[in-house]
Amino acid sequence: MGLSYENGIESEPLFDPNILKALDFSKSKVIFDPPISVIDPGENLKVRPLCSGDYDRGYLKLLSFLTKVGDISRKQFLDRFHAMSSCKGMHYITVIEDTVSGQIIGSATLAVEQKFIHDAGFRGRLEDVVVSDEYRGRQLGKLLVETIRLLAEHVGCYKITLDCRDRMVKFYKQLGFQLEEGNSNFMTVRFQD
Ligand SMILES: CC(=O)SCCNC(=O)CCNC(=O)[C@H](O)C(C)(C)COP(=O)(O)OP(=O)(O)OC[C@H]1O[C@@H](n2cnc3c(N)ncnc32)[C@H](O)[C@@H]1OP(=O)(O)O
Repeated sequence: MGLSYENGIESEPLFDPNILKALDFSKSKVIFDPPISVIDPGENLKVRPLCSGDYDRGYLKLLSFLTKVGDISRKQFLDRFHAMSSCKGMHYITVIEDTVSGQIIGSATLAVEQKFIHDAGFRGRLEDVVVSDEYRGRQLGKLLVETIRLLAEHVGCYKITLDCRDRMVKFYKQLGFQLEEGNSNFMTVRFQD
């Protein structure tokens, strides 16, 4: 997984792109109509790992559709990127690039937590699912979530969980996530807004 350059922008992937290509969408119970997948997400679109050059491809602006991002410098971005990439198998930020504009228009994250329980297993968390305004309604949110679900299974997680606003429950239910009876509370202590 070496460093490469695209249009002069350094482009190191956060994780091995072959892992995404290996995902078996034939196992998926989610229906895509028309059919799309990681290999073929639609015209001029590409699903791939986050790359170090994505600072210059609007990745942080995309995240601002999700929540407050702050004024992140290139150095801060690269320091965090390299901290994540050095923890192999823990951070799978998967993005969709519009190959014509060169902008990142969708993203979702699989964060893997190492446990002692479940035979020293791995728990997956689905985080930061977002599609840029003008690309919504094209099944890309669905594709990102299903990609992360298959990825979590592929890397050996015993389960994948998420937390979301009440109004998003319907979206995730149709993608196979369940509210477990007696076990659907999400609790928080906020140290910062
Ligand atoms: C774990 C977390 O990250 S929670 C945070 C979720 N992200 C956000 O709230 C950020 C702002 N929102 C977004 O970025 C987008 O609206 C997303 C990611 C939620 C959806 O992206 P899209 O690409 O528009 O979704 P997509 O086209 O795949 O929609 C799939 C289906 O979900 C439905 N859907 C889309 N958004 C929503 C929603 N907010 N609530 C309920 N259903 C929804 C669509 O109608 C569609 O239904 P259909 O298959 O019956 O036609």
